[in-house]
Amino acid sequence: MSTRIAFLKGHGTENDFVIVPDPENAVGLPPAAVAALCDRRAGIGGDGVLHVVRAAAHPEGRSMAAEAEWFMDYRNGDGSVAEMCGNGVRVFARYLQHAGHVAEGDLAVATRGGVKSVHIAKDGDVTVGMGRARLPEGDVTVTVGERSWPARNVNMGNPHAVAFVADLAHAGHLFTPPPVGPADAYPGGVNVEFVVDLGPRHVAMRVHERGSGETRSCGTGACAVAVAAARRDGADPAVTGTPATYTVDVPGGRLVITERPDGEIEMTGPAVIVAEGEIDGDWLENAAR
Ligand SMILES: N[C@@H](CCC[C@H](N)C(=O)O)C(=O)O
Repeated sequence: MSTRIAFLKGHGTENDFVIVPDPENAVGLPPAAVAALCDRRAGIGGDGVLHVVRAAAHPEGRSMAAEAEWFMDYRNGDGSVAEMCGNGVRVFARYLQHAGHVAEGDLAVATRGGVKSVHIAKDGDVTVGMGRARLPEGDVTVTVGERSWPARNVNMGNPHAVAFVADLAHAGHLFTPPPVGPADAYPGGVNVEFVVDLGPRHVAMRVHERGSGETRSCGTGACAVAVAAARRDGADPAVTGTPATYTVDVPGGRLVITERPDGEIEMTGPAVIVAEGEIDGDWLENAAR
């Protein structure tokens, strides 16, 4: 009889995840196993995996264990490791509530990008304190076919290139990563956002995610877009002294992002658990070979 490994499926604005609860860090999840789980035909399907581990039981979470009980070991759909996943943190918190580990209200989640404060509201939305954006110097350019755009380099713990475009259709099919230059700008790869204006402080975006392809939403990407839009609009909160709130529509829903004068960014949006079940341990082991 093969071992059974519990999983759940969840999403935040349709950025979808396979959730693997593993408090003691006993389930081996090499990159090939993650890619097999995320495979939409031969596996469960997802943009990434949320491996739920007690911070004290994970080598990368241990130093944060005094501040946060749980560590989000996030992986992209191709099995690669990323520093942060904004939608992932919201879905991670929803899982903790669903499993009875936490109640609605405030909690802390340890991530590779540091400890994030989370608020689970009564109305169901989840807010994450995303920390501050970094805006590395240097111009970058995003190209799709014959078109190129200057892009803003925004780091939300993970790297983003934000391009304002006239029409989201100009991003094309996004089956492959859009080239971003100069070639050495992002040695570890980059998430690319294409943005159009819908109204005052209201934008829509598409995203090609490093390690996952085009997704229906990206939380860190939406924050990067809000930051880039605020700088473009002369609404940098550090300069104006007032918070800047942007509504960011993604193909899978809507996120609301507020940057405060001290640079701290909060993101609010939905987080949903849709299913739970068991993974066949033999299948996963074979998939990982
Ligand atoms: N979908 C995520 C971002 C996941 C990580 C990203 N693909 C990377 O490699 O940096 C989000 O909601 O932020």
